[in-house]
Amino acid sequence: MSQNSTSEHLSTETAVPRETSSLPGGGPLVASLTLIAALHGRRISCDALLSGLPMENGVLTPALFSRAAKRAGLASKIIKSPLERINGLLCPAVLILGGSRACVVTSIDAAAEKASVIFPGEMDEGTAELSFETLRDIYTGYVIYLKPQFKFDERAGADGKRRKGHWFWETLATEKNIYRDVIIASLLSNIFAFAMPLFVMNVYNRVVPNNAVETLWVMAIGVFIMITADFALHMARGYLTDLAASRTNTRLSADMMEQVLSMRSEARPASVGSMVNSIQGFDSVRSFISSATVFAYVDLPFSIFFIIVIAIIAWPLAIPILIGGLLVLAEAVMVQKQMRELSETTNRASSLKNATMVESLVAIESVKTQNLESTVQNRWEKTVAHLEAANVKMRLLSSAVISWTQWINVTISIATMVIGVYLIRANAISMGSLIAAYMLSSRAMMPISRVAGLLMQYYSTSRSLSALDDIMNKETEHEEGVTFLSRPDIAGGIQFRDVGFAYPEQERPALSALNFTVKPGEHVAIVGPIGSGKSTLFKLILKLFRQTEGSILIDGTDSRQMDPAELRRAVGVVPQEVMLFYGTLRDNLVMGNPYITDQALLQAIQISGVDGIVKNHPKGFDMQVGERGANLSSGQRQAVAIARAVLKNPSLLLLDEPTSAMDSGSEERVRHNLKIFAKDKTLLLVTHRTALLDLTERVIVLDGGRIVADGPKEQILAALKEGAIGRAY
Ligand SMILES: Nc1ncnc2c1ncn2[C@@H]1O[C@H](COP(=O)(O)OP(=O)(O)OP(=O)(O)O)[C@@H](O)[C@H]1O
Repeated sequence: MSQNSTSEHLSTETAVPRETSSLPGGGPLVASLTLIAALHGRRISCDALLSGLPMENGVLTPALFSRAAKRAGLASKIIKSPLERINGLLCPAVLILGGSRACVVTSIDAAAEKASVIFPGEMDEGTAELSFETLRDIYTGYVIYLKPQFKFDERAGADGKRRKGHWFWETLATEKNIYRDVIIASLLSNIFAFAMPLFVMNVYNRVVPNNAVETLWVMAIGVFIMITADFALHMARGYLTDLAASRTNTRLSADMMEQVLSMRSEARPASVGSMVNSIQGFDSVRSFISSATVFAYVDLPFSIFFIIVIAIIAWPLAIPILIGGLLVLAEAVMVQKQMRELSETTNRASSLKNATMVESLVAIESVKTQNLESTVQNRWEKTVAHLEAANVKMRLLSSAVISWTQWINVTISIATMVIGVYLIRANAISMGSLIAAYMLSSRAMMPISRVAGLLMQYYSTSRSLSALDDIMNKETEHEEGVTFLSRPDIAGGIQFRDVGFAYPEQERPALSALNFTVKPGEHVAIVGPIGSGKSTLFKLILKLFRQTEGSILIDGTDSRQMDPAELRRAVGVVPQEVMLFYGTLRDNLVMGNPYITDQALLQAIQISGVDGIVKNHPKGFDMQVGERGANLSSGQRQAVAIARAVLKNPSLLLLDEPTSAMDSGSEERVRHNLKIFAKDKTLLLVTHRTALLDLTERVIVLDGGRIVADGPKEQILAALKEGAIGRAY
């Protein structure tokens, strides 16, 4: 990276104005929601309500309102209602107003045609009495009612917690009305299924012997109406189940992504590839709720009913289908143990396959430069071969059950016919009854065969569901029942009290007994050898991991009481490894903060040196940075990260080797600009570069996760030079 000249150094006056940090966040709907949550005694920050929601231009839309409300422990419903019909007992409620505004109605007097309203964030938030006439001009006709959800406390024990319901079944249950309609449709459809056999039986038994043409026509018209109704029912239930499945799928996919994004770092599975595999397993769970599956279960009880009807016609005719049905189910049950083992194997192998693919693609350059192609290829081929061997066995087993079922079906037909002919010879049944029984037996076998087929998928589906269960039950950063203190603005004071931390499943602590205080406005360098815990210290401040011992105070508040999203919004971070996202340079700079002004953007790129990239590229801000910022050099990526941190104009800056990949000219320029920018801010800087130490007045030396020195810069540097401090440096 080569950005030239110190002539572009910033003067103190050009630092980003402070106002950029108080940009509007979330819009009026979230302001109304925070207010109502507070009125219900549930204080929650905007960040906690919004973090991770797919907002449009950073604004909470009515469609997302219920998801945000749920985080505040409130159930909500949007209803179209004229002002006169708003239920005063359900206030406070939110009125959606024109021009993307909203207000909270605290009480309403329909008789006097008046309402008490608050416009959060717009005025001084006092209550205003407005007449319906005034409100009508701005009211869109939609009101959002909110109701606090019941909260179990610790005294309810684990049982109380469990009552929250299973993420999958509970979401499915929200479509219970559709499934009720599907069951009713199936019920009718199965009743209509009698029409055809009855018709055929009567034609053979009554119409043909008596030449009753009129009866034939009456029955034919009746049956025609019934099969037409059956056709309509089939279409309706197919459409309804698909609708329910697709709605559930959309909701569950959103929940899953939310869970993945808010999962605590400690709980994250070690392999991204295997986690992706578990998430992909949702497809097989999805098919569980699709039409075919639902119909099989709904229709199964009717098989028994059909068999009873066959037995009523002539009990010997029910024997083949009884035996056949049991044999089909028995075979499906018998192979279950094998299916379970095979689905375990395929699951593990496909996790490994995914993990290998993801890891190799992410590190493709290292794979090539270190000549690891054959090692990776070998691992890949072995995994694929193992997976395919298990897949072949699974497919063989499935097709064996399917062929067995078909064979049984044909055998049942033959047996029914043979027994039927003997019964006709013995004058026990008529020809019509035999045909009716034959038709009913094929209909009865249909759901049994389908259930047998589904049993073959049972273990892979339940395996996928339990893998997803693992993900959905992982601890998240916003745990239910935990209310954070809202501290949207922080001054940057940091205190570590006896802090210790070990990464999950690591015996050696990465940090031990850390005690230090950084005053607001102080500039401190954290130095130490590789692996001494410098980056880990930042991760703890940012709540990416939770310390295992001691406490961390930010501006005197225990960070455990602070909302992670709110805290991170207030901190400007440049990580050691900068990750950018596919999109333009501008997208990457303003991502997460759509209200950035052009002036702030220009100042940030000047401070960080991104202006050099913009000037030197024909597309300027619109250049594509590629996935993970692959189109930029490491130094350029660092410059973008510095610009992002500067754009936040935070009171606390955490810079982890921010210029390690830059040339000395670019580093010098960034150092100079940061010195001005960070003047009144708290700065914690991890660096191995002596030049950057100029930004700080104090140095903390870490070694083996412990503080081995802490004091004024000159003093510590002199001691380090003399080798008077531990093993560090
Ligand atoms: N995600 C992780 N899981 C397990 N151990 C980790 C993880 N990240 C770091 N460690 C371990 O924690 C210790 C401290 O690591 P850290 O990254 O904080 O060191 P550092 O001082 O920033 O090193 P460097 O100067 O190389 O950046 C190291 O021993 C490292 O092996």
